[in-house]
Amino acid sequence: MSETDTTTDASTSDQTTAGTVTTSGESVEETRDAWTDYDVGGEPIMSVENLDVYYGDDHALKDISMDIPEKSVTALIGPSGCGKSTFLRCLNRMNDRIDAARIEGTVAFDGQDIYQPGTNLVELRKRVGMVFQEPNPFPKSIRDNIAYGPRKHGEINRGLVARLLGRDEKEKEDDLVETSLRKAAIWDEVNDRLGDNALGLSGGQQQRLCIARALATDPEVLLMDEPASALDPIATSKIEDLIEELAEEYTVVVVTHNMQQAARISDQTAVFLTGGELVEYDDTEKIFENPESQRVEDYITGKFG
Ligand SMILES: Nc1ncnc2c1ncn2[C@@H]1O[C@H](COP(=O)(O)OP(=O)(O)OP(=O)(O)O)[C@@H](O)[C@H]1O
Repeated sequence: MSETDTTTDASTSDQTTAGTVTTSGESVEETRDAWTDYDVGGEPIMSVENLDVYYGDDHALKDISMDIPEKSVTALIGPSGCGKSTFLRCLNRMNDRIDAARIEGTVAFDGQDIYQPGTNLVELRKRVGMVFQEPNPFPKSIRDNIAYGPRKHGEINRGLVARLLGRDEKEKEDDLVETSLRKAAIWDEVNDRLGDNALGLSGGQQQRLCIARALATDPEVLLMDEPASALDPIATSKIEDLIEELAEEYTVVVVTHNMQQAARISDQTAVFLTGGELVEYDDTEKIFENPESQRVEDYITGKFG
């Protein structure tokens, strides 16, 4: 966005009905577009255009367009029910699993529309991984949690047949397990008990294990839906530090209810408000210090939401 484009008085224009003309002569719709048309500087890794999502008759997301820059943290904030999780799930087609969900618009990843017929969803979800609110490790060993995906996708050969054929890739698996656990900042805590059941770990450790599991399939984008909301403050702080580190190598898109968290860890922030609108999207500092929209300012300062 060119900030100088937003010449209207936000406090009056934002509360006017969409389509009416403001004092500066711009239509409100045009002004809102300017508030969300954030210039990511270069080719975005993901580009969402005119996205609408319906659950039956419920119009959950309305005409969302936004670009996501690579190797950075994009935070999605907004009050409960405004569509943050719905939006996140659109980025790797997890909404396909919800029968009532209908999606219109395009979501380009690496220049390709992921909603075009013939998209390989397994491949898409390997490249655009997801971490959920509640840690959900498999009831298996720590090692198996990490190795499960790569074994399933045939990237690592293990088991009796592989051994009989002389193709057992234990060393490759060892490397992958260690690298993934190190990247998720949990290796030092679990390296002496990789055979133990993952359900014996603390909540914070389980969540970092789930992040390691997502990293093991070598994604480019990590989608995180309130990854720390079920954790205590110390575990939360470890996840926040980890997210910042991960953004050196990966693109992270994170939904959070916690505005301080968004302000601490993200590079850019998208504010969704009730009704499924994206109201403002900009550098995190700008959103928190000097938002264009009065409604965003009210939300951030706790006047509603
Ligand atoms: N599986 C579903 N079936 C039907 N409606 C749904 C479904 N998931 C979400 N919705 C509806 O879509 C809207 C947006 O929900 P969503 O969970 O995306 O919002 P959110 O901003 O992530 O909320 P929260 O912060 O409470 O998690 C809500 O009205 C919700 O009731």
